[in-house]
Amino acid sequence: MLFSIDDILTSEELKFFIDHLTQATFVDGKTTAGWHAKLVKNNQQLDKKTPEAQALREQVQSILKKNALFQSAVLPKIVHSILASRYEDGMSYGTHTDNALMGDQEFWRVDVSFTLFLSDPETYTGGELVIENSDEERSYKLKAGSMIVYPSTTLHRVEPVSQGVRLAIVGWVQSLVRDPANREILFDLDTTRRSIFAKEGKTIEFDLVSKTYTNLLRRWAE
Ligand SMILES: O=C(O)CCC(=O)C(=O)O
Ligand SMILES: [Fe+2]
Repeated sequence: MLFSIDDILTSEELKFFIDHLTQATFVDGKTTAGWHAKLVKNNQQLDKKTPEAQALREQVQSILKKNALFQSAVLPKIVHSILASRYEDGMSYGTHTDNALMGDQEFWRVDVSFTLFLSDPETYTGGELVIENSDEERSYKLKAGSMIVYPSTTLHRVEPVSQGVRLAIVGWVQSLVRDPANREILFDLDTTRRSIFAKEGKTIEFDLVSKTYTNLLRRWAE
């Protein structure tokens, strides 16, 4: 499932990230790419070993934990490998697929990818995230503070930035439910039971949908 979350950051959080990253030291992005993605990755990243990068990872994790849509649709087991990235004039990330597993000591499966756009889209040219499907490709350039969440199974790229700076935070998720089709069934059931609850309270219909949701999650969670 591909979806966006508008304004996942408050304006204070957005300002904090931008202020923080404007002063930070970035390194060559190739250091965290797989052997084939390295060939097409031309960007910069916050050095992931610094205390600033650790603080940023924790902050993003806590923002995602509080977001009901993200929790319901992605069912995260762990949000991992969070990185801040920077593209200046001429930088891009060519077509690639994200690694299936990521991590340094421990490996996490890569089911879902996300980009949290930090720069105002009016301030840079290019820099669209383009996601390919079998019959079409779609391009995304969201407003600052909004996030796109997409399956890690796709081929995708970041178009060259030709003016200005594109700051973003990217990350990956190992979901409790590996199969995207099962995840979508759970998301629909969760949405349905919440809607019943909002309209009618804890009715028998709510209880039955909840029972099915819970039993399927029990069956599929790993
Ligand atoms: O910056 C983005 O929108 C996506 C970057 C990306 O594809 C990656 O880091 O693997
Ligand atoms: Fe990617």
